[in-house]
Amino acid sequence: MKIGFIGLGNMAKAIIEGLLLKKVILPADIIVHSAHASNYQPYAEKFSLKTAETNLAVAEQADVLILAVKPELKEEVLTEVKPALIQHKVALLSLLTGVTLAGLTEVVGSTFALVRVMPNLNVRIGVGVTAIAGNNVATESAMATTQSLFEQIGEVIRLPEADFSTFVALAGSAPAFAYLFMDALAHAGVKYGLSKNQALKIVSQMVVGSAQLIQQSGEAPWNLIDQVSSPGGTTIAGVLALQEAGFEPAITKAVDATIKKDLGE
Ligand SMILES: NC(=O)C1=CN([C@@H]2O[C@H](COP(=O)(O)OP(=O)(O)OC[C@H]3O[C@@H](n4cnc5c(N)ncnc54)[C@H](O)[C@@H]3O)[C@@H](O)[C@H]2O)C=CC1
Ligand SMILES: O=C(O)[C@@H]1CCC=N1
Repeated sequence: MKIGFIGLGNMAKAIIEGLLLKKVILPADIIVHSAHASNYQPYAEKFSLKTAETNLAVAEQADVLILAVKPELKEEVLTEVKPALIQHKVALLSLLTGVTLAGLTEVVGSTFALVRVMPNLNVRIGVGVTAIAGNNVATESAMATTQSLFEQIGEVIRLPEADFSTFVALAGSAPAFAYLFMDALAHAGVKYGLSKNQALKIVSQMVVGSAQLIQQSGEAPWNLIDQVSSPGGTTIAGVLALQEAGFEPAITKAVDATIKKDLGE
């Protein structure tokens, strides 16, 4: 299967590197084109990917086309590749945040499979979480192809399109929130004399372990919080200080703002 990428920015690179890491696709079966040859050519050479001179040329050679440009380029880029999509019935996988299947259909019509795909950056090392939703023309085979591709680089959830904005907040954008939390914690460690590297190593392992404990035990976070909090101890002092500082309202505000942006409000 040949996979075409239109746009070779952070997310396309994360997907490519995840797929190559898992050795599920040959570099020669990945075809890329992006805005600046001076940027994408060296990257393609480094990973032995195929390049194409235009977006249309990518679409003409691909079995699956991944649209990985900024959402505002939707119209320009889709208009360019539309002839190949219609002629070759290439499945189009759109990563564009905030662009609905109806919005894609407005530009390219609905005679071939359109799948909305929302991955997160962690696909780069094979531990992402990706939501997918297809249009009426997306057959079970097109959905299964998309699902198995992204399952190589993490978990895949088939989600009603109406829930995509919430998914963006909880998974697409949220790695940034998690990194922010981790950086803040490590920074505080620096305040008390640890080196930043040492603090980040401690914090990241703590987060990995905490996430795995939730997943493997099936216990609710509050149960686990109670198990960490010794009566009159350090943890409850920290938990209450976080609550007083508005930790949960701050998280909710972040989710509200992300959803609002995704919905274009
Ligand atoms: N970065 C992330 O964590 C996630 C991003 N997304 C979505 O993925 C898409 C790409 O995001 P990023 O990779 O972060 O953006 P980016 O800005 O890093 O990459 C966009 C790429 O498109 C290229 N480009 C610009 N004009 C072009 C054109 N006319 N033809 C072909 N390529 C062109 C740019 O040179 C750049 O390499 C966006 O729609 C975003 O909403 C979705 C989930 C997560
Ligand atoms: O910031 C953004 O708009 C994209 C979508 C999800 C993650 N990055």
